[in-house]
Amino acid sequence: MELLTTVEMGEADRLAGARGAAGADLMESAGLAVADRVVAMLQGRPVTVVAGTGNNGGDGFVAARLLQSRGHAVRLLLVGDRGKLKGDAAAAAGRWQGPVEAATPERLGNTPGVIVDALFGAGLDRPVEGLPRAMIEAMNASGAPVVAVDLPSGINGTTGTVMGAAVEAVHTVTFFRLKPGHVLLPGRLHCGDLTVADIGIPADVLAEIKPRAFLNRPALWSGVFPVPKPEGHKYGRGHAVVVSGGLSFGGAARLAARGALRAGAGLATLATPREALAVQAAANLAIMVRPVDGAEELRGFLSDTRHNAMVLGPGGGVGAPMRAQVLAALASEAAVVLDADALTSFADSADDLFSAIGKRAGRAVILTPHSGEFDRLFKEIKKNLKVIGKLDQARAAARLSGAVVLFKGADTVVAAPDGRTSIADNAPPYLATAGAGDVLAGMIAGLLAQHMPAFEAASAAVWLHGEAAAAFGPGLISEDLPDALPAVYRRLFAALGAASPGPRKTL
Ligand SMILES: NC(=O)C1=CN([C@@H]2O[C@H](COP(=O)(O)OP(=O)(O)OC[C@H]3O[C@@H](n4cnc5c(N)ncnc54)[C@H](OP(=O)(O)O)[C@@H]3O)[C@@H](O)[C@H]2O)[C@@H](O)CC1
Ligand SMILES: [K+]
Repeated sequence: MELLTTVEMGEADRLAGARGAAGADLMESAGLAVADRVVAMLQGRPVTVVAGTGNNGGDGFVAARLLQSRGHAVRLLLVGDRGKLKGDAAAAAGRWQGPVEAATPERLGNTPGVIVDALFGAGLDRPVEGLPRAMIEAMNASGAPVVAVDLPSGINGTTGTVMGAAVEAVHTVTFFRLKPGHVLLPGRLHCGDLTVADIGIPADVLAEIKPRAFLNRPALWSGVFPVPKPEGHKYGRGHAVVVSGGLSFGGAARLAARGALRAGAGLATLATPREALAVQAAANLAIMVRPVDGAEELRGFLSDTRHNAMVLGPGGGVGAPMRAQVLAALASEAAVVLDADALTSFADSADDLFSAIGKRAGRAVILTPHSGEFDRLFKEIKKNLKVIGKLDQARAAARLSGAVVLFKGADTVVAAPDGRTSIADNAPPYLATAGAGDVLAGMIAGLLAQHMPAFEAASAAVWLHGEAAAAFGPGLISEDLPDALPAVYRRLFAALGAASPGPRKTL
């Protein structure tokens, strides 16, 4: 599903107008969707609408009128001067029959019933202060359930950031499509449940807008997902290589290799320093183990182009030897996933990494930083205050590095250098556990080994990782993730209409 920035949503509005949809009708539909949602939770309670002077407030006036016309008790508190209302919002206010009270925290009171937050939506463009901020805080302090119109007021629809203070809604009704701010943190946490209402904007406006951000769902990448074929064989499913750390650092690589194999790579090999060879050989069954010490041996190992995807970084150590291994990997034909220490090793020489990536001409590279690693590797982006929010940061990082950047978190963003981005919202909290990132890196390599394109492979792995964690449930440790994957695959393949090709039943 496309995610529209507030600018793109404005464009959708304009294009809908050009196709004959009147702004007043869109506002009426928006207010109706809000009223319907509020009615479903009223249980005889009154409604207090807190409206601003923009079109978000206009939606609030429509909802107030429709709720009153259905016999519910409705108060309307306006934040700002009524004379500031214009256009469709002024017309909507004109059709509201009840009194318009000047909003104060005291007037909101302690028993406002259900609150409709129609203060700010897509037009919020600066931090809230003064009366609007006091009203946001009063709504939150009231203890009443809040239904937010379009966005919880104070949340930036494009970045998901809190601009000073923000409403904590139990439900948010948005229009046409979700916005990134509904999915990114902390915005998502302020939204409560989400309804996306059809208000009459024709879907074909999207062909002109060409959105670049998407909710990370199978529809985004299922068209290129490697569903195993009955006639396939393990060599056709690729060979993932994970470079192991030394004797007491090999666990991370084992997790990654198991992730690669469970994700569907035909073969997985741990390229391990000799000092850890015996340990790794003893600790693995399906995963092969080969001795590889240092950058030169890695270069030689990867000259066998059947080794077509690899992971470097987990447990690998920070410093010059790791940098040399990364450069050897990037000089190979294999698709490369750089994680953890492979990223931190370039904290002071990021340009060397980016120029090596630039020389790969079309061969996949995926960088998988968490926020600390991101800050170390992309210092320039963090310093540039114009780049606000995780979505734009990931995009800028992808453009700068030439790699697909997977910026981890509970709202993992995957960005391609061409600007496409996915945002995930399916990671359960217990996924924050040691080694989970190693498994993810391996899963990406497992999909790359099966020739999935980089942006889609990274996005798919993030979604699968979240689903596997959710399927396992509380108490999850990273070892559980690869083994929770088959159940997720069964569901995914069934949904894709590619039921697992088991033996044919003959009666
Ligand atoms: N697009 C569509 O298709 C449809 C859109 N619809 C609805 O329109 C909404 C967008 O409406 P919008 O553009 O009028 O902006 P909105 O969010 O009401 O706020 C802007 C007002 O707030 C002010 N202001 C801003 N920041 C401030 C601050 N920090 N502190 C104080 N004031 C601040 C700013 O005034 P300023 O002071 O800058 O003059 C301006 O007056 C959208 O969210 C949806 O609900 C629907 O009707 C259906 C169709
Ligand atoms: K709002």
